[in-house]
Amino acid sequence: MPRQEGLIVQNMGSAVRGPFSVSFDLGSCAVLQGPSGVGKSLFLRMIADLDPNTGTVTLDGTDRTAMPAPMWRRLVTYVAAESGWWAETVAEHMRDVAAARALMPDLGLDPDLLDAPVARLSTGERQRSALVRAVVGRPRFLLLDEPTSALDAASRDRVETMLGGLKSTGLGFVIVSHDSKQAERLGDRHFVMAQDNLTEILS
Ligand SMILES: Nc1ncnc2c1ncn2[C@@H]1O[C@H](COP(=O)(O)OP(=O)(O)OP(=O)(O)O)[C@@H](O)[C@H]1O
Repeated sequence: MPRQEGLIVQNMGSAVRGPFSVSFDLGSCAVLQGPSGVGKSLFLRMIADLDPNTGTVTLDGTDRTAMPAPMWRRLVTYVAAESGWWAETVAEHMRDVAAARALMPDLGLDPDLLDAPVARLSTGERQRSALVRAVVGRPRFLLLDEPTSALDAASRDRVETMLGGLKSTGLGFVIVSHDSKQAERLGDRHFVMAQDNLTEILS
C-alpha cells in the first residue's frame, strides 16, 4: 500500500465533539473558521493529543500511538493563542537556542528577550516567542490557534511572511483565524466548523 503522506484524521472525537475525518497536506495551509465556542481549539488540541479523544491520526502513514506522546507533539505542534510557559526564562523553553536567536528578528523580537523572564514579556512578545519555540522544535505540522490575535499589523505581517517561508520548505499548517482577510491571505484550503462537522469550502 502506498504511504499516506500528510496528516490524516479518521473518526477523531471526544464525548463533546466529533467524530471528524479529514486530511491535511504538507506544504499547505488549511484555515479553519467557525463561531466562537464551536470547538476549533478542541479540534486542534485533539489532533495534538492534548485532550482525550478516540480515533486515529497519522503523520506520513505513522500512527501517533507508534511514538511517545512528546515526540508526536513535537512533530505535530499545537500553539495556543495564549501560550503556557513553565520555566523562568524564554531561552529555557527553546529546544535550539541558537536557532531561536536567529529567528527572533524575523518576527520583530529582540534576541536578548531569550534571557528575560517570561513574566516580563508583553502579550504580543509572548505570542511570537511561542511561535519561535514551536518552529525551533522542527515540527512537520503546526496547529496554530489564532496566531496573531495579540499582534499589531506590522508584527502580524512578519508572522505571515515567516509562515509562508516555512510552508515553502514543506511544513503543513492548520490555522484557526477569526480574521477573514488573514484566512484569504494564508489559506490554500478553507474549512468551516459547525457542531460536529467540518466542511471544506471549495471555491
Ligand atoms: N476538554 C474539554 N472537555 C469538554 N469540553 C470542552 C473541553 N475543552 C473545551 N470544551 C468546551 O468545548 C467548547 C468548544 O471550545 P473551543 O475552545 O474549542 O471553541 P473555539 O471554537 O475554539 O472557540 P473560540 O473561537 O471562542 O476560541 C466550549 O464550550 C468549551 O467549554
